Amino acid sequence: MNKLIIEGGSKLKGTIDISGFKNAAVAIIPATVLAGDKCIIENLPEISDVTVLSEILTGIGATVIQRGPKTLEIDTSNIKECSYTEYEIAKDIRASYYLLGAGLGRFKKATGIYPGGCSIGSRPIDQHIKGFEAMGAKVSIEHGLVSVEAEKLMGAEIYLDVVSVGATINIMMAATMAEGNTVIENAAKEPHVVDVANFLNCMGADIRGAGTDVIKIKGVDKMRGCNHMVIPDQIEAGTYMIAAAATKGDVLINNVIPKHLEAITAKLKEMGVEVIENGESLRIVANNPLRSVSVKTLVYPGFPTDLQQPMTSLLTTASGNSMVTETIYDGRFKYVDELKRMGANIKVEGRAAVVYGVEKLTGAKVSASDLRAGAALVVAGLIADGITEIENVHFIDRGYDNLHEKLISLGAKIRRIEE
Ligand SMILES: CC(=O)N[C@H]1[C@@H](OP(=O)(O)OP(=O)(O)OC[C@H]2O[C@@H](n3ccc(=O)[nH]c3=O)[C@H](O)[C@@H]2O)O[C@H](CO)[C@@H](O)[C@@H]1O
Ligand SMILES: C=C(OP(=O)(O)O)C(=O)O
Repeated sequence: MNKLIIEGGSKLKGTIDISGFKNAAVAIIPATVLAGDKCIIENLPEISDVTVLSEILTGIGATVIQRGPKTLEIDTSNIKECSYTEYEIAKDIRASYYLLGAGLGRFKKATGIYPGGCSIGSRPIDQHIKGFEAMGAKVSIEHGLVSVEAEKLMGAEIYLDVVSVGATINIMMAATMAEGNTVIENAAKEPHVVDVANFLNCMGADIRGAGTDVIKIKGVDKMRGCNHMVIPDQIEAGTYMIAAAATKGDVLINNVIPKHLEAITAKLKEMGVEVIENGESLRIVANNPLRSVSVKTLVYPGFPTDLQQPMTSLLTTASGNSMVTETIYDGRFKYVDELKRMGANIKVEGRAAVVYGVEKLTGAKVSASDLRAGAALVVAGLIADGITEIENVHFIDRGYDNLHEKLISLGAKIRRIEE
């Protein structure tokens, strides 16, 4: 099992570049199936989710060639059917479900394993199914596989009962090549929904309204290959902003879209941290004592649930009591017990956690239960007295591009042990 060993106490200082957005990349790679042609995807993060999706695409007949550390050429012209049934390959990621929407769009059928992903509460796919069925598809779930098939895929008006990023993108993908018009109401507005829509449009789709809560898609007969550059990772950037603030550091974070980070910027400022915007960079300067704040996760443009866990680590040593409310997932506080091992004082009641600020955290052996839990433990380890040993680093590898190397470049004392 791989581990991260952190000796806490160093202030992060220096400059880092943010990688491409995991949650956009993991939708764009499956979306290439719709092209039936060659696509070049640039600025992909070097993370295991991207590797797994490349393997799945290769497994169904695509040619995937690494054209650089962050660039893939994906040719999907030879795929005959979109069917991936290897549990061991796909079980740990969530975004494999996008092959259902993409496969349905191009072949009018697809089969895949029931999606996995971070264990952060119940994660049904009923809204994806509702959308596919509204377009005329039959959906079945048997033996751990989800199958979708439509004799004729028709545009439809679909109102999402919950704002779901995955359902919005999946329906958008299927609808690109459905007959007629599709309208998704109460659609997710997250930045990666917009990036995926831009990519689909670049492949020949006709999508309007991405980034608002009503998305309109006119079905087209054919799509084609194109080049696309993935947008910067909002959550990776937010994690480094939090880590910089937690260590009382001074870090220039390059290659960000500041607009996507407004919720986190606002909270850090409320805590007494300086956030200086300059074009596509944010400088985080934390000289003042940190103040407690209330944080409530919400759909975009609210505070992202994927930063709730690292943010809670930051609050552990802020003065006073903070309240963290998780409105998106019903089980995203598992990591709190690990923070308690390090001396944090947190009380969880249902969907809310009260964080009573303590003077310091102390290093301990801890284990990541999911991707952002891992990030939370890294932030805690960076500020703790002594050594923190984090197990289950494979979760962190799902979504952070070379995390320990980026942190080392900022002066953190962190090493990775491969066992
Ligand atoms: C690969 C990817 O992009 N993952 C992100 C995506 O996950 P994902 O797309 O799975 O998350 P959703 O936006 O779909 O989920 C939001 C909420 O809707 C509920 N829901 C969702 C679908 C459905 O059919 N029925 C239903 O009830 C979920 O249980 C959850 O409570 O958005 C989440 C919310 O921003 C992020 O935490 C994940 O990092
Ligand atoms: C929950 C996350 O990812 P996934 O949906 O891929 O499990 C995440 O990125 O925080």
